Amino acid sequence: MEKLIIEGGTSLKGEVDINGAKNAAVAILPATVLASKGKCIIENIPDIEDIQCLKRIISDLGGKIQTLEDNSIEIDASNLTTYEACTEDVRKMRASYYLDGALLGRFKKAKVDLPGGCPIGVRPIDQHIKGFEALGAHVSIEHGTVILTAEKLVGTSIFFDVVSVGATINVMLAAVLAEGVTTLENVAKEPHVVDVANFLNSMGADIKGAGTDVIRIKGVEELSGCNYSVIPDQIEAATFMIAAAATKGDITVTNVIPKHLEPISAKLAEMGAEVIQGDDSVRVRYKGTLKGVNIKTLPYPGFPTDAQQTMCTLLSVVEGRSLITETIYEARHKHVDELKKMGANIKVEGRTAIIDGVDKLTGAIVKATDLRAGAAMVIAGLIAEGTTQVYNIEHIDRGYPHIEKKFSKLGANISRVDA
Ligand SMILES: CC(=O)N[C@H]1[C@@H](OP(=O)(O)OP(=O)(O)OC[C@H]2O[C@@H](n3ccc(=O)[nH]c3=O)[C@H](O)[C@@H]2O)O[C@H](CO)[C@@H](O)[C@@H]1O
Ligand SMILES: C=C(OP(=O)(O)O)C(=O)O
Repeated sequence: MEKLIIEGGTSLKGEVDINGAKNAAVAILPATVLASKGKCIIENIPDIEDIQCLKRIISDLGGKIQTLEDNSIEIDASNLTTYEACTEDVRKMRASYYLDGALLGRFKKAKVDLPGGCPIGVRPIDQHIKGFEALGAHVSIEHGTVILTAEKLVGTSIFFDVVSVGATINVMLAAVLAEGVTTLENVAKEPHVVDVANFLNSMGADIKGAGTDVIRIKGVEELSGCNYSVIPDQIEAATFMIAAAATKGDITVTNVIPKHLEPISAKLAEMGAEVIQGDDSVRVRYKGTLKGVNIKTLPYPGFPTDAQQTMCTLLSVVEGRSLITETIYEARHKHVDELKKMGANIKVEGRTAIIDGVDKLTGAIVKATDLRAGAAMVIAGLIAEGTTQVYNIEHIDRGYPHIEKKFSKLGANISRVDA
């Protein structure tokens, strides 16, 4: 077990290169199992624990994986030996559920253990199952394993009851090799949904409409390997943009798509930070007292739930009162208790955190209760007076590549040690 030790009080300055998007890459890797011929060469893969997990899972299925230079990998899934994924790795991470759709699409059968992921709410998969069943699969859950079988998959119309990133992508994965046309309505429009659709189209799929409310998928006979580069990580970029404002610093995030960052940029500007958009960069500069704002998390293009917790740390030290209403997950305010150990003045009522800005936070021993809560504690440590120790950083490693190295480069006093 490791922990992070942070000496707070430095204004962070400089440029930070943003990695490939976790939530796109963790869907694209499972999608490679749909390729019955050829190799997929995928660039801009983030060096995070969830990716290591997926590499092991795909190897266990019989896929051949080679790690290439410059964050690229090659996956040859043409000779998979099993459609069963029932290991600790599968149970540990969220995105392993994409193997349900991908293996069902490829083999018309799959056995995949239920996923893990951040403990931020109930996180059911009923909409995934509804989609698979509509395509003609029989689905049961036995002893913690999702069992899927189908004579054949046939395209149909599916209207999702809730807007779900996971269900949209998973049903898309199952439908690309189905007979006929599948129409998905009330779908998620996140940049990673579009990225996965683009990847599948590069493999030979026929998907139109990703990024809008309706996705239309014309089934094809087979998919093959391709070359692809994953989009930049919207949430990693948001974390550094928020850290710039929180540490009264000046950070430019590079290798980003500024359009994807607009919900974050708009809130930071509303608070009083300077936000300058470049072609593939965004600079955030502290230029004087920041004031409280209200945030409601919503599906894209609304404010992302994955950036809410880091924003909470920032709002804990700005002038006045802020409200953060979490509409996606019922239990995504666990970081608040940790922030309170550092002197924050926050009350949670139902799904809303009521934050009254304080003059300063003070260093304490805290834990990462989940991935983004961990990032929120790191930012808290960076602005606090004295030393902060962040425990349970395995959550952070699931989604941030070398978080301490990137912050160190910007001037932070942060190190990783054995706990
Ligand atoms: C690996 C990955 O990409 N994780 C992201 C993905 O999670 P994930 O795909 O799990 O999140 P969803 O978009 O599916 O969840 C959105 C909401 O729909 C509900 N729901 C979802 C599926 C379902 O079958 N039934 C149902 O009721 C969930 O409980 C939640 O309230 O999108 C979330 C919302 O942007 C992000 O916070 C996660 O970082
Ligand atoms: C909630 C997240 O991850 P996961 O869905 O993988 O648990 C996240 O990336 O913020």
